[in-house]
Amino acid sequence: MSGRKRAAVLISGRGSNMAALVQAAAGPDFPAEIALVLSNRADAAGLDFAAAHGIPTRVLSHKGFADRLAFDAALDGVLREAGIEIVCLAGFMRLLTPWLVERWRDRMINVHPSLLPSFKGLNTHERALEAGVRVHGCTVHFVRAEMDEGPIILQAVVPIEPGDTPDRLAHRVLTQEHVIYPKGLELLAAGRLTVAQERVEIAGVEGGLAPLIAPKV
Ligand SMILES: Nc1nc2c(c(=O)[nH]1)N[C@@H](CN(C=O)c1ccc(C(=O)N[C@@H](CCC(=O)O)C(=O)O)cc1)CN2
Ligand SMILES: NCC(=O)N[C@@H]1O[C@H](COP(=O)([O-])[O-])[C@@H](O)[C@H]1O
Repeated sequence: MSGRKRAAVLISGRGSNMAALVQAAAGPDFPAEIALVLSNRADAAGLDFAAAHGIPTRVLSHKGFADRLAFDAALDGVLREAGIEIVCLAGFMRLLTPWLVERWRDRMINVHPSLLPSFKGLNTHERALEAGVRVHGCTVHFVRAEMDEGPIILQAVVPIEPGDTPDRLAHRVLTQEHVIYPKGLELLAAGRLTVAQERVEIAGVEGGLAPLIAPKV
C-alpha cells in the first residue's frame, strides 16, 4: 500500500482531463494513484489511453440497467471492489443519483467548463459568447445531487478574445482544465480540503481561498 489515495476517473468520451490526471499522478510525490478508468460508453477514446498507460479500465453501460439507481448501485459496487477512495468525473455524461453522490460525499469531484455558478449545464462556450462576457473559464468542484451545484475547489479564468468561436474558446478553457483538475485532485488526496457550510477551505493557502490562476495570454 503506497499511502497514495486510490482514485477512479469516470469518462464518457475523449478523456483529455483523465489523461492530465494520469500524467500528474505519474509524478513521484503525487498523493493519489489512478487505479481505475471507467466509462459508460465502450467507444470512449480515453479507454485506449488508459490501457496504453497500464491502468485498469472498465466499461459499464447505463443502457444495461432498468433505471439510474440500478446503474449507480452497480457503479458503486465496481468502485468499492477496486478499493477506490476518490472519484473524479471527467466528461462523464451521466447525471448521478442523490444516493450515489451522498455515498461519495466530499470524495467525488468534477470539472466543468465555465466559471460556476455561471453557465451550468451544456454548451457553456456558445452561451458565454452569446452573453458577451469578457472572461470565462473552468471550475473544479465537489459533486452534489444538483447538477453543477457543488462547493467550488478551484477556478481558472481565460479572456474572451475578438473573433473567438466556441471551439477556439473551448480549447483555451480546456488547457486550463488540464492545469486545475490535477491540482484539485492533489489537494483532495493530500487531505488539504475542508468543506464547511458548502464552502471549501484549502489548508496552507492564506485566507483559505485559492489564488486565481490567470493564464498567460
Ligand atoms: N448528481 C450529479 N451528477 C453529475 C454532476 C453533478 O454535478 N451532479 N456533474 C455532471 C456533469 N456532467 C458532465 O461532467 C454532465 C452529466 C450529464 C449530463 C446529461 O445531460 N446527461 C444526460 C444524458 C446525456 C448522455 O448520456 O449523453 C442524462 O444523464 O440523462 C450533462 C452534464 C456529471 N454528473
Ligand atoms: N458539465 C460537464 C462538462 O461539460 N464537462 C466537460 O466535458 C469535457 C470533457 O472533455 P475530456 O473527455 O477531453 O476530458 C471537458 O471540457 C469538461 O469540462
